[in-house]
Amino acid sequence: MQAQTFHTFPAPAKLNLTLLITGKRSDGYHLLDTDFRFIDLCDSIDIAVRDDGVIELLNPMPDVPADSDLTVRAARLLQHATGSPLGATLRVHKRIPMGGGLGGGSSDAATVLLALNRLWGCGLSREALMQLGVQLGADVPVFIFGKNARATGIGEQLTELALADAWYVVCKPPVHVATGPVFQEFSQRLLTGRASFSIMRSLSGATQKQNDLQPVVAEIYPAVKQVLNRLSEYGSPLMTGSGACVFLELANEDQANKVFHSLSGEMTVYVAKGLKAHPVSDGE
Ligand SMILES: C[C@@](CO)(OP(=O)(O)O)[C@H](O)COP(=O)(O)OP(=O)(O)OC[C@H]1O[C@@H](n2ccc(N)nc2=O)[C@H](O)[C@@H]1O
Ligand SMILES: Nc1ncnc2c1ncn2[C@@H]1O[C@H](COP(=O)(O)OP(=O)(O)O)[C@@H](O)[C@H]1O
Repeated sequence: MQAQTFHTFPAPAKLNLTLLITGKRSDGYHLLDTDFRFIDLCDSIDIAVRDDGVIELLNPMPDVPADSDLTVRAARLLQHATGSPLGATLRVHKRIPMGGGLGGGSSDAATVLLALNRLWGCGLSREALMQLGVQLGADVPVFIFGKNARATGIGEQLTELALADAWYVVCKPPVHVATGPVFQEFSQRLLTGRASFSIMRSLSGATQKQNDLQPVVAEIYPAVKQVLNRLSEYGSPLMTGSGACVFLELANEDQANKVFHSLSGEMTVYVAKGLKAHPVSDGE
């Protein structure tokens, strides 16, 4: 086989700067009102086009079979939707911790959709790619949208959000949180009055940040509560998405580095800059 030419594309993590749950759809998905911010903690994906139509992942992760990997699923979905006869060889360099509420898998999928749309010459619009992406996960559309955004619906109704420069310390408690069961537990709590929809807060446009999934996760996973407590020594931390990661926003890089250094001996911690936009543009 001919030597393959690889192109490398970044896939940034996201933070949910605030996350309100405002209702539930008939299919069980919860309606959200959430602010997404991209950060410069990134996976990267090497992609080479091949002409035999095969989608191959060179380095599957130990606990995710290649066929289940969101990069492979994204490539196959685009192939199916466009009828492209081309294939791709993929290599994923993971840096974003998995199951952390940082959207790494969704971001990898979005980057593959954006990159292959270009490399295969499919010519799908950003909107069409977003509609494909949501089939892979509720978080995929925002990464294709490409701008920091306020999201409603299940994350697919997006409005651009202008955000000031900021730095983040992101801590990863030593637990893996599965998104589905956390939403299920939130729903259970609605029945017993231990949780409620944040409709009024959403409608009023209140600026105070909160994550409606945080009380659920902090109770089920004491390690998350411990990290929240530790970070609150430096400011007002919040969990991102369905957890487990917890972050603190700092006004400048020096402050972020100071907090990072004081925590780095105790736990897995990252320092990241907030991005103005997604680092992959689709050429539009
Ligand atoms: C909570 C959020 C916030 O950004 O982020 P993460 O913590 O996963 O990163 C997202 O809405 C997650 O999106 P994503 O991780 O793509 O979730 P999906 O794979 O679509 O959904 C996994 C499961 O979570 C539940 N789910 C997910 C999203 C949603 N709005 N309502 C839900 O009830 C459903 O049971 C679904 O089967
Ligand atoms: N390329 C990928 N990167 C990360 N996770 C993946 C990938 N493909 C499939 N997954 C699966 O998706 C799950 C959620 O991953 P991820 O998006 O990183 O976390 P979260 O939804 O908490 O933000 C993982 O636990 C893993 O089983």
